[in-house]
Amino acid sequence: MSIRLAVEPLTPEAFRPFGTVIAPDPSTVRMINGGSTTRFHALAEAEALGPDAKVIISLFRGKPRRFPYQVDMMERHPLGSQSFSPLGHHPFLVVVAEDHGGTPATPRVFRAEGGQGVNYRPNVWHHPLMALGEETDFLVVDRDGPGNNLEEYSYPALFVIEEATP
Ligand SMILES: NC(=O)N[C@@H](O)C(=O)O
Ligand code: NI
Repeated sequence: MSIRLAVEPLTPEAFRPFGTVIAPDPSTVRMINGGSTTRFHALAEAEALGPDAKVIISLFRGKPRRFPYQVDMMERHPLGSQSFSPLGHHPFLVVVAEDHGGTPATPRVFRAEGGQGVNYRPNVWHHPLMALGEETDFLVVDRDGPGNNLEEYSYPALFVIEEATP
């Protein structure tokens, strides 16, 4: 028997326990380059912890997930943050969970609209990238360096996302 997960809209307030929503926030605007460019300054902070750690920038090409989708595992990166920003206005799903004594609680599912990205703080439980509808490229800023930066957990119960419209 699977437990059905609701899909919530992604808002900065709802996502605050997990990290930051990366989106054009008017309160961060700095006009630069003689007024030809609008800078949305310091929307999130990339963190790379530990000796010889560095922040890197990658592209992820995510294949769309099919639904109903079973969320049977989560992961986290204890040594660094991880951000996902879709190139082009594509929606995607963000699945995160609070930590309960070293394991993830029931997942929460957020739908990121086109123009929204997310930055997971270090050690935040999340499901690997979930593109919606079509293959989507994402700009990913996270950590590289020595040490184990990946912890995974398999849920004993099965959670299901019934559907998510692209
Ligand atoms: N493995 C990898 O780099 N990606 C995952 O961490 C992810 O969150 O998609
Ligand atoms: Ni990850």
